[in-house]
Amino acid sequence: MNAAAPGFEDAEGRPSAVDSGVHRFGNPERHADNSVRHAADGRGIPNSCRPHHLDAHVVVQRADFAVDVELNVPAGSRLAVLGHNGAGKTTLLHALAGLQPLTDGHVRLGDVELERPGSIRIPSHLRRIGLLDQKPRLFPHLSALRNIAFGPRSLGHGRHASRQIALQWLERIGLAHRASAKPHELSGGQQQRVAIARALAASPEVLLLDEPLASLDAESTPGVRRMLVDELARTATTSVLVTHDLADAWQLADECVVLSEGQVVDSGVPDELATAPRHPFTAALAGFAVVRGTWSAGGLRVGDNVLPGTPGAAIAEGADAIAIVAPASVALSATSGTWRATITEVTSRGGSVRVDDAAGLAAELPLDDARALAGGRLPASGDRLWFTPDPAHVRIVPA
Ligand SMILES: Nc1ncnc2c1ncn2[C@@H]1O[C@H](COP(=O)(O)OP(=O)(O)OP(=O)(O)O)[C@@H](O)[C@H]1O
Repeated sequence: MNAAAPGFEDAEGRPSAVDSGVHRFGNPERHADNSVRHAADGRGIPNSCRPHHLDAHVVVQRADFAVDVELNVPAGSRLAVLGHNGAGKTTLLHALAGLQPLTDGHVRLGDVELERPGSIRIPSHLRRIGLLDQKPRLFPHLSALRNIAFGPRSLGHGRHASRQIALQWLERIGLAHRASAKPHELSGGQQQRVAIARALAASPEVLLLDEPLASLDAESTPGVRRMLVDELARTATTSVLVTHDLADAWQLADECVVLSEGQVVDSGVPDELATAPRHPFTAALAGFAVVRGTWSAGGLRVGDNVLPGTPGAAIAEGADAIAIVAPASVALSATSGTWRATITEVTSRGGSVRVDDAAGLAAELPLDDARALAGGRLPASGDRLWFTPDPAHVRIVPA
């Protein structure tokens, strides 16, 4: 029998191997290498759909970039991976999924070793790991229902049972009335809901999510995020979420790691990272002001300005240091203060305004107070104002 095209069913009504945002669980006997035979005879791939503990040490060495990250995600728990552009987040997910070979280390799911360079490498389509990214990547020629039913069919459920499972998912995600719609007939938010349902209906032992909300508009994002929160909790799926947004991590993760240059530089529960970040990148993500300067006579010096504060660790006089400051703890005045600021950016959200100065210090204050400062108009880029930080809310760390 010839293999059917991706997303199509074969002559006996079984789904073919696919190339989609979700991992496919093809017929292992088609593959000839040793690791796959090991999987095919039932010893290599866990067959249950229970969530599994993910234990990995991912080392990927490229000519000009290296990732070296250890992860431990207990069964059913949710880890967020944060980091700047190019920090290595996608490389990490692809290594876990088997799309990027490890240079060293291991990936283990439950008690099954999926990869250890030199001895074992289970290919991506035989890992019970789902991968969902920014784009829904639904099969364009299949209805929403058949997209979702694809995973259960691949797992061996009959046509009727798979359809029933898919219908239940459509109910849950509020799209039962669009069961027969093709992807191009759905909005971006609806497509992403179907993609999430399709990924979870395939009962992955781990679900990897690479910025799954990034391509959605502001209106669709909260609904899809809510659905993801609910469904990850309901299915107790072990998950690893890559995001730039601490708000996503807050709702979608139990623990976070922050990557920079391929290494973990900060970690903790989302609440801890949002309120007491240790690394400047985490601080910036959480909305703190990050000021770089030199430690001098009990403060952080930047030009003529000095930011008083207490370092968390000993810093030598004259050494480079960084201050992490909560903008809401910084007073703003047109006439006097301790820090002469040149305004570079003014952002208004809700009822408050954040005013950033050229050195990175920022103040946040109610909209009306900000207007009162500048004779009825909001402060603007180029204004010269005074900041007065509260030293109790200035955290100074070595650079
Ligand atoms: N296939 C590849 N071959 C060579 N270099 C790559 C490849 N993929 C990514 N890189 C490089 O590896 C580094 C890490 O990239 P990666 O995509 O993992 O970062 P990221 O944290 O996901 O970034 P972003 O937030 O921008 O998506 C970057 O310098 C990137 O240019």
